[in-house]
Amino acid sequence: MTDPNRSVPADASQLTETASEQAIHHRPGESNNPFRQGMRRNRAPEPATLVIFGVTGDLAKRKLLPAVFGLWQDGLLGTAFNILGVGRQDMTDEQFREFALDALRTSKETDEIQEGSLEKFASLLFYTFGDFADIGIYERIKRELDEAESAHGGRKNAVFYLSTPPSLFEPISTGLGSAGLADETEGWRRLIIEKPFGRDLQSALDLNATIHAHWQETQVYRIDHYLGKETVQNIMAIRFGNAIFEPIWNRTYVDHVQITAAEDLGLEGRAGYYEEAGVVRDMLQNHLMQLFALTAMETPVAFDAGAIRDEKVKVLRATRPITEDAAVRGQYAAGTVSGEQVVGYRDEPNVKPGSKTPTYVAVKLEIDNWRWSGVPFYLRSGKHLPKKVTEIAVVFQRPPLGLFPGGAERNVLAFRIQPDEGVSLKFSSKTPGQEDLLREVVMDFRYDAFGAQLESPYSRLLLDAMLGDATLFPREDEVERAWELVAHILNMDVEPQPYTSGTWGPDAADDLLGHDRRWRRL
Ligand SMILES: NC(=O)C1=CN([C@@H]2O[C@H](COP(=O)(O)OP(=O)(O)OC[C@H]3O[C@@H](n4cnc5c(N)ncnc54)[C@H](OP(=O)(O)O)[C@@H]3O)[C@@H](O)[C@H]2O)C=CC1
Ligand SMILES: O=C1O[C@H](COP(=O)(O)O)[C@@H](O)[C@H](O)[C@H]1O
Repeated sequence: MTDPNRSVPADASQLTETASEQAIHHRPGESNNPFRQGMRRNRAPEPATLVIFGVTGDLAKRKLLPAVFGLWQDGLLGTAFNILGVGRQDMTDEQFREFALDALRTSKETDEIQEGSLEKFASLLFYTFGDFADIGIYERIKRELDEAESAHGGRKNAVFYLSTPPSLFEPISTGLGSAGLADETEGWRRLIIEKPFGRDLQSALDLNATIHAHWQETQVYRIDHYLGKETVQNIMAIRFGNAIFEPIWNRTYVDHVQITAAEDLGLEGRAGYYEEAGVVRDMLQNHLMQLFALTAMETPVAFDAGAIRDEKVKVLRATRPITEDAAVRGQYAAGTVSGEQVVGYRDEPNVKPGSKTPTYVAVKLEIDNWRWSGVPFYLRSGKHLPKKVTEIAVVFQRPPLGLFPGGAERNVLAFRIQPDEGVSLKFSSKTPGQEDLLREVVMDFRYDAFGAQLESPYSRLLLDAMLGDATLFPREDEVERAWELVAHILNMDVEPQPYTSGTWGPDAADDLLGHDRRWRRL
């Protein structure tokens, strides 16, 4: 609750002073991390308050607080900034600060902590709590923004991050709107919404309609953390920043495309959520569809949010909804992953006996446009597969004639999204010696060549939202179209095919590719 005695920095100069005392010697808005500095040289957000709903939750503790801390420690959050945590647990500001510092000390995502910076960061943290369905909590948030106003140069800019169960997205966005907190007269107001955005097309349409009762689409930032991954952004950079790829990025040269998001992990204690979601809602409708759209879209007329999102939605519209015979759904059985015995999905705690929730999906997408007609895109994702790897592979056609012994293999351009981020090109080369034998070789670019640690996706996306850049956030029509594409396979009342944990999924997924194509061995 608001504590009238607590110390909110009085004005922007006081905050700047606080920042200058930091052990890190740079001005706010300038990074001491050369890689990030290069990316952000001219970008610093205006003074603002970041309001995190659900701040005591898993996502906030493991990812969001470390992401904000990293941005702040790098001096990327401008001259005046504070965080208001919102939850249902009764805590004072002091207790919340302890909670947040503990989260930062324990999360694997926290950047190296510089001396004294945790204590300085703590002074920017405040907390309020209550029932999210009660108008009282929004009135308290308003008062918090009023209190921060003088420190924020007379502005009441705010980003509201909904890191709560999806059932609370509607009440919170409506509560904020009804309290006048979507009104931008006294400062900009933005709403970041976590995934999943709806559970099918109708619920996404309903959620969009509820949100738009108070919020303009330009104020809404639907987060898909895959779009914040450095290597995902590199798909556009490579496609549109080089002359050599675009001419061959079409049905004349490409045989097919494979997009894989494999995880070795299982449920990680999220059975309650996963039982309702399954892999189609958890990964396919959002992360994989976004990777697909970025790979298949046409060249945007500009590098901005409107133009890029227009192209993404165009290609999603040109894509045929997935039919049941173009999809394979699986569920992991007991097995061994990374040397450890694991139980089958149905034996996981809190999973319903006989559950039909799929933990693996593979689909074939077909696009009815001039660029891609006849070129299948195969997408797959699953839990308890042999390893964690996300990759987009553009597989080119075989050479028309096999002149050399050793075969006529397909060239592959592969974007390694994670881990070992990079891009590789596979092609055939003559082996040394008298015989003109061909062998496949790989030209490999690795991101670590830049000599910098990659930024967390949440850092990137949070900063973009604070800067008002929606390029990396899916627009309402994209999300709705993605739900349309998966509609047939969302609620199939059929048994998913069992696969042994630690293998690459059900055998039927191989059949999806036909006799002349194979899933890549990763
Ligand atoms: N965790 C993850 O790795 C990922 C999460 N997400 C999404 O992020 C969002 C948050 O997920 P996560 O942090 O895991 O969820 P948690 O369940 O761990 O936390 C949710 C937060 O919401 C609060 N909360 C829950 N129910 C209520 C209620 N009825 N009234 C008020 N507050 C409530 C919780 O409070 P309390 O602490 O008191 O229970 C907690 O602060 C979800 O939409 C999820 O789908 C997306 C990608 C990954
Ligand atoms: O959104 C989600 O993503 C994670 C995988 O994300 P990554 O960045 O680790 O690849 C997945 O484990 C989780 O089930 C899903 O909700």
